[in-house]
Amino acid sequence: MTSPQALSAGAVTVEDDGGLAVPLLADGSGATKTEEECGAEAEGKYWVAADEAERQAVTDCGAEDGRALLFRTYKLRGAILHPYRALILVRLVAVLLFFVWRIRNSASNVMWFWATSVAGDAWFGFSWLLNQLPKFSPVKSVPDLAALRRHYDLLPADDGAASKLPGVDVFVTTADSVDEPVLYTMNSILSILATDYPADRLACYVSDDSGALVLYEALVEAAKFARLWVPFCRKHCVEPRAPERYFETEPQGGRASQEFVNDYKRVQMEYDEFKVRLGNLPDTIRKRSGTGSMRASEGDAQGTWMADGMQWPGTWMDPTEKHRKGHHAGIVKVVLDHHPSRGHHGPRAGAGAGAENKQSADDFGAAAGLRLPMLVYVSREKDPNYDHNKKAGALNAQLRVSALLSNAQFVINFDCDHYVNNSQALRAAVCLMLDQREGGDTAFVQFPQRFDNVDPTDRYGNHNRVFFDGTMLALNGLQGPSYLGTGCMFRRIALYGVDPPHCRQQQLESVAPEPASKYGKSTALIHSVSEAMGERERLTTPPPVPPLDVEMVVAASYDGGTDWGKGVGYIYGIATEDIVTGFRIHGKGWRSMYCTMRRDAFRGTAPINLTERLHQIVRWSGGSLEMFFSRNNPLVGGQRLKLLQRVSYLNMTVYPVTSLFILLYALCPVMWLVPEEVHIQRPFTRYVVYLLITILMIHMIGWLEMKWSGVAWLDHWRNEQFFMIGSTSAYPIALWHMAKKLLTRKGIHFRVTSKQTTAGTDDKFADLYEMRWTPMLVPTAFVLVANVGAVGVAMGKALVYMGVWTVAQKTHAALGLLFNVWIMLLLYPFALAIMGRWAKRPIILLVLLPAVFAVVGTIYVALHFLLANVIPI
Ligand SMILES: O=c1ccn([C@@H]2O[C@H](COP(=O)(O)OP(=O)(O)O[C@H]3O[C@H](CO)[C@@H](O)[C@H](O)[C@H]3O)[C@@H](O)[C@H]2O)c(=O)[nH]1
Ligand SMILES: [Mn+2]
Repeated sequence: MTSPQALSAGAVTVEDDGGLAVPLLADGSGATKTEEECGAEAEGKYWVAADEAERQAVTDCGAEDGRALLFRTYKLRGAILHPYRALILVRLVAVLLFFVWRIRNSASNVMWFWATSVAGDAWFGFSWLLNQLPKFSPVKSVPDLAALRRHYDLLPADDGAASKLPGVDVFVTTADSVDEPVLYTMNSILSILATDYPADRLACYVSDDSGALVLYEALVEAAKFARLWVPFCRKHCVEPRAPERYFETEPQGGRASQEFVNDYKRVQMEYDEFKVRLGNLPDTIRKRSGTGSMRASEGDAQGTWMADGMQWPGTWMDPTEKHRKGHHAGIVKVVLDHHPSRGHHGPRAGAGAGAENKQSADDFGAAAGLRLPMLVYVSREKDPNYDHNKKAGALNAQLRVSALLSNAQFVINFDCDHYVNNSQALRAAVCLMLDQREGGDTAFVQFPQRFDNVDPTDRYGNHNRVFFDGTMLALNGLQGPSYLGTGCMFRRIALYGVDPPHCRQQQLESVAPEPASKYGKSTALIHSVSEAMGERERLTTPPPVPPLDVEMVVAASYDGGTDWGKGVGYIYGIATEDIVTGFRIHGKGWRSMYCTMRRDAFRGTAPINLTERLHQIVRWSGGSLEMFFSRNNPLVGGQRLKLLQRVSYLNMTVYPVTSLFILLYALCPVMWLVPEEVHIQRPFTRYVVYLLITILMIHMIGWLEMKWSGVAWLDHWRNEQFFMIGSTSAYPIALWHMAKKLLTRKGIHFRVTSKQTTAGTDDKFADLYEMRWTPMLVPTAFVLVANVGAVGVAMGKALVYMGVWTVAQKTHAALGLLFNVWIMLLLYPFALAIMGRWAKRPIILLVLLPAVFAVVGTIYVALHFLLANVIPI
């Protein structure tokens, strides 16, 4: 990844009109390129600039009034767009004709089967349309970082105060300090602290739903290490700024300057020590708490103590009433503050003990006067009597605390396992938000999710490229991508439930103060909301925040009787807060933007273990169905949704239904066991040929999509495979949960995705070979066994009847077999999963499968003759 050659080159800065030091982005090849040059790259073979006229207009009227054009727009070239659209229409006609033909030729031996399959075909056609139509006019938006720099950075960016950039509050959520390793979370935080954004405009809020002291103390350690790490990153323009990833690649000699090599070694050493300290934290805390003098009182559970001798208000290592996960006080602690003059006192809103945000003797010369962004630890109060609303509840608590402490115009949230991979990413999002065209109406900017830990062939389709690079890019040409849970920058007021500028009746500032029933009873919060509505820069140091308000807004009871989670903030009552939150905002008439960068903006980890991955899919698809059966149903909700955007939301909420029909089809091979020939539809050969044509057309359209989205064949294929696996396991389970919920009103459980099941092993992909059986895997296994068995039976049958069968019968058998093989290919990743470690040599299957076919075939033949002898026909 990053080599010193790249780094030394990266350390070179260029002068642009403002005489600014512009960090260049280094890539693996050692060549450097500014992100803005990528605009030209975006153009290429399939894309063409779509905003020439707008640009010309701006130049003509010399509009350099601060309302700049901060991104470029690209649309698909006619040469690909027209065939693409034509093919979609042709397929639509073909599907309709096929359907009409099936109805007219309602000849089958099993009529219920025929009727179900016609219903299935109708559903396939309909859901294909829902998926396809919103892709009619994809648009790419490429941020113009140089323009942002020209308009917003007046003086050298290092001295943050001189910049006009808007404030950004960053939220990181974590829920478990074991399942979500503290080291990953700290890496995420370090990458945020080191991002290229003025320190006094940036604040990072870490929400810890486990209320663990380990996490707080880890933050204090991270803040100390940041005093070295941040200036190092800035001085040498390193990427990525998450140290674990950065140090993964050993530096090689070459052109690297001696200075760089020295700095590198020093920082690496300090990082190793930082990691050791992190690792020791649980022990340190346990020892500290174990000393007799610090016992809460005789006979009581052993309390957990902070370094400053105070008792930790969160969960204890030795959990007890009011000090356990799910039941503890709310905690807000400022670890780093960029307003040192402001006091944070009070019982739980105290300044962090360990780190101070001031210039340290450790600074690199180049970064004298270093300022770090604000860093705040938040653990909302947990009380078993209140629903804490999972991740959405945590995000809303962060939204409120940040409103009181920094109240930035924009907020961006990350899962604790995602880090900033491109230090320019926040600026890129800001470009899209501040642009004079639709900037003001843009509620959020979503980045694609990218993952580090996925196995090279992406066995379980974790990269989801078809979705991230195709579907989302296409939505960018409508009202915008949906909110995907992480790596998404919001305009704060859009989360507060207000209308976008073009739909507002009156100026926001002239609106009467909101009643407490909307934002809750904290007056400081309500005040901050009206301040935010102005979207003007706050130039003075904010006044000290009343500690009582801070405590109030993280209370478990705060949401009760307010609009939080309903029309304000992230939406509650659903397993997937993301889609529905985005839906509500789009429904108000806001738009969103999709931002892909040449160097991935953010990266994270994905579950590469099949069981874990399927649990995730159950949550997503279950959440989708929940949305369908709620008042946020895309057919009725969201007044200002554009038509195709609505279609796309409808698709996102009903797609799991498809699995019922897929499951039915996938079980068809059992028909080989039936003595007579069963035909879903007659004439069978014609039916299969028509079917093949419609399937082939899907892939032709897919091929054109791959062209414009840059998705590879393997990604496309993995997408197909995983849809099949999901359709025989996770999706039917989600449907089942939904049916249960409709009857019992109990929602789908948010099971935090485990990020380390096989930590500590040398094999980076060890998790891939771990597999825990769950009931949901049974149908998939059954389908696989049925298909393998069916091929064996088919072979046996062929042997027995070869001489008797007519040509038509032989054709039918061959076509049936083709279908079996297709299903087996689609289930191949599942077969590897159940092989466990044996899957390291998939070649085994080449021996195993034919052997099974032969055995089953032989058994069939043997049985046939045996039975024929016993019951002579
Ligand atoms: O009560 C909870 C539960 C979860 N989380 C956090 O939510 C995030 C996502 O949870 P995870 O288990 O990692 O879910 P994934 O399946 O990996 O997440 C995907 O799916 C989620 C929706 O289901 C989205 O919110 C995520 O952004 C998206 O990455 C993590 O940071 C958790 O710490 C909390 O803070 N509190
Ligand atoms: Mn995750």
